[in-house]
Amino acid sequence: MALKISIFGAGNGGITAAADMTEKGHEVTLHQSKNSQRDLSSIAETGVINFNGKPVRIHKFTREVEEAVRGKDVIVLTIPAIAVEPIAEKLAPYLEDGQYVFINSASAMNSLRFKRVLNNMKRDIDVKVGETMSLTYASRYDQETNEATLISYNEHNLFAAYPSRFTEEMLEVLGRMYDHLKPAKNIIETTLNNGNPESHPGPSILNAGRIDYAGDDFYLYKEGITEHTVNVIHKIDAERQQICRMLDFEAMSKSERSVRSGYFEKRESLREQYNHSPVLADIKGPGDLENRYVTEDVSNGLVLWASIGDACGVETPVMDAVITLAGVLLGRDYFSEGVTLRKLGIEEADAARLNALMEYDHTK
Ligand SMILES: NC(=O)C1=CN([C@@H]2O[C@H](COP(=O)(O)OP(=O)(O)OC[C@H]3O[C@@H](n4cnc5c(N)ncnc54)[C@H](OP(=O)(O)O)[C@@H]3O)[C@@H](O)[C@H]2O)C=CC1
Ligand SMILES: O=C(CO)[C@H](O)[C@H](O)COP(=O)(O)O
Repeated sequence: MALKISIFGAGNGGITAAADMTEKGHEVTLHQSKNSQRDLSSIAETGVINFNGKPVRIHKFTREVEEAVRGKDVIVLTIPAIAVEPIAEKLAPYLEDGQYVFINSASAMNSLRFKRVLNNMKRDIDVKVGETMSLTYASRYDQETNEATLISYNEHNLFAAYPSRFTEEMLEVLGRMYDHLKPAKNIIETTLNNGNPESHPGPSILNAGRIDYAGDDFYLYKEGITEHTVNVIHKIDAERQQICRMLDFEAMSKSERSVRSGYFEKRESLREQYNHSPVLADIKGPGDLENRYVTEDVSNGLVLWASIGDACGVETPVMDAVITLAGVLLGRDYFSEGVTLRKLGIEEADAARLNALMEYDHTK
């Protein structure tokens, strides 16, 4: 059955999803914010997106929040984690009972954060909220050609609702949109399986000089991940896996996980898997250190992982080192400005308590 879907976050993922979901037979509204950085006049005028070489006409393009929210079955958020709270504030006045909010981006306990905003605003509505570990695609959008490129689906994408007892109900609905969503125990498990905090910040800061010099002519996956810089990913991966074990989650290596998601081939080493990834190797950037590969993936990635590690009694010296150095390079204090369990209202919880807290909505 076709769903009425709205997509917020008119970037690479959002525009790709708008075309992809239209192709799959759903009625899709794409929302672009009024302070968007992109020129989407072509989509606004014609409703057409060139999708992997073929024109696709979406149902509606709008810049009005109310129009995009009212009467929809599923609201998809393809936004960076840093934008969860401001987007939740914008949507809150218009959300309706029975709607599903599907946060399809880089997992950072986003669903709990979305619910906290609703509850702080006293919006007592029956919306179910959940998140993927990572965007359902590797994708890019080129505004010059109005071309959305779906490079690859993430073929094994963990999903959880907050609270976790609604995961199954949400998957029944979202299963009509995507074939590759798999249930996670809760949103802490999706958060610890977001691949970006281990792939991006370490190698980006270790290539800071090269990025400053080369600007737009830099490819992190194929030239920034080398025989030496990959060691930082290995160490962060080991710390992350230890946190997963303490929480009783599957503790799979970065290498195995990315083979399962279809982004890596089986190869001799993790370095070769990145350098020759059929999905990631040709993705350009970052062209500037002030990029989501550092800003989002440290403040909403590594800082949150390290704080979950603290709660579970796992030391995270390499995560901490990357957080420190990223802050030094960008003149920020990510330990104090990043997302932590304490900032989400969770204090003095050990691993068992953290899992228990994800079963019921404690933001009320
Ligand atoms: N693209 C990819 O291949 C992958 C992306 N991801 C994750 O998915 C998320 C979206 O990625 P992608 O679509 O590439 O990102 P883009 O930057 O291309 O698009 C994100 C959109 O989010 C909206 N937005 C709202 N607030 C902000 C803010 N404060 N800063 C920046 N954008 C904001 C904007 O929408 P508007 O224009 O309407 O204002 C923007 O266009 C990110 O969290 C990323 O880490 C994960 C794996 C792969
Ligand atoms: O962000 C990306 C590209 O910009 C990658 O697609 C992303 O890093 C891949 O996700 P994962 O590491 O979870 O497989």
